[in-house]
Amino acid sequence: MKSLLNHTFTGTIQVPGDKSITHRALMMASLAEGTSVIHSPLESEDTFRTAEIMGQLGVEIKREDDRMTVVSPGSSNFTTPEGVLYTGNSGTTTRLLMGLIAGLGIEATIEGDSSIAGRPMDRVATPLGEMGADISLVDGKYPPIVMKRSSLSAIEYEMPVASAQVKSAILFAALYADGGTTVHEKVRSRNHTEIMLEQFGVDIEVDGLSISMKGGQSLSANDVQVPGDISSAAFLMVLAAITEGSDIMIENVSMNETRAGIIDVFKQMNADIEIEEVSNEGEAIGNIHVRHSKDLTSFDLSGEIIPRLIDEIPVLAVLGAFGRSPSFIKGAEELRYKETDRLRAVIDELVKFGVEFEEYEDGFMVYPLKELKVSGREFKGYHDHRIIMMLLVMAISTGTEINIDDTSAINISYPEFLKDLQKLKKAR
Ligand SMILES: O=C(O)C1=C[C@@H](OP(=O)(O)O)[C@@H](O)[C@H](O)C1
Ligand SMILES: C=C(OP(=O)(O)O)C(=O)O
Repeated sequence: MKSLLNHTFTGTIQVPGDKSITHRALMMASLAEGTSVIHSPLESEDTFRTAEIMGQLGVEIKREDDRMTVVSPGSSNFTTPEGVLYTGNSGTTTRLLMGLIAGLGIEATIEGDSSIAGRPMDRVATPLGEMGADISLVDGKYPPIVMKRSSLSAIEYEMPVASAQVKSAILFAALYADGGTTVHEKVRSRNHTEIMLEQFGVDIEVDGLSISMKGGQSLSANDVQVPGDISSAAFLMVLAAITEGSDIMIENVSMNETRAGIIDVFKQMNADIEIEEVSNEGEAIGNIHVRHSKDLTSFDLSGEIIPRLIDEIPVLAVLGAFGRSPSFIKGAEELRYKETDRLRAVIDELVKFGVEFEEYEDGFMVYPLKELKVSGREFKGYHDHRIIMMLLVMAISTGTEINIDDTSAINISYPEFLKDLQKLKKAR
């Protein structure tokens, strides 16, 4: 990390494949009988957990070059898995898998690491239970998740929280339920599942905030091209926007409007950003050009934009600290239920650089950093990839040498992060 300090960042780069899309591609390709190829998938701890579990169900997954080839016997030929289905640190794997296992009517126990053990799963178990799934949770809320064989009937479900993981779990279960299921969202969450189900040949109807699908449909094998992950690009975008002399182009990034809230924030902040459209079919793709900006203003975020940038909020706190006036985030209480309580972690760690915050139950106000005041060198990463990369962006842009207790969690979503920064760094 030390070698990255006091540099500027310029050049063209591609970030790794989108994590949400890769999980879904692995699951849908597994459900479809035959061979599907996933091009440019994310190869990281979280997506490997999904791939391994699909293997335990009887699917063959080969990794070669920049693709994964999935050969499936079809979901009706899946085997009851031996042993626990271990989801590691991945909330997406855990929650989507609950829907899939419920739909398949297989018996299984799902368990993850200590972070997953503290994340609420009742938000998925409740709608699946209404469909007829037999799921037991610790204290009615937490993993290990014990699922017994059951058959499902369709439901009409009003989503109490904006969560693509809950929505997707219901849609996976709905594929195998008797009758037509409808999910109503209050606020739109990422829609990769809806887009990809259609690509795999499922008849799914989206009408405003309501999604409907008939049960008893099967998926047809299909190839998937995974775009770059905007949540990973976010770290490079913020670093470039706040580091003197920087000028970077990030190619082929997902521009799905349900994910691209950060672009709106950069515009609100008066950052120097341009988007070049690459494709607008299915999952939209674009190139992102960001230059250092001397005159960042502030942002004020709440309501429907929050799910469109939920995972970028830690690094947006850094951007906010470089603005001219205070920035606000409200309506983001979901951050308290991620890999760690991200609102607490962001504030507890960034105050060590002298950043001032006002904390709310559902967000924060971040003040412009007047003076860098580093109190100690010891920082905590909470084994949370987004917190660790946020800290690295802050440290690198301010030229501060810090020690983070454990940085291995970077491998969860962006294993090449430090290597990519090395590629972009130039002497000042
Ligand atoms: O569906 C997905 O792939 C994801 C949905 C979001 O979680 P929620 O569904 O809990 O909002 C997001 O934070 C997570 O990183 C990935
Ligand atoms: C919250 C995240 O992922 P997950 O819920 O899959 O653990 C994330 O990637 O920031």
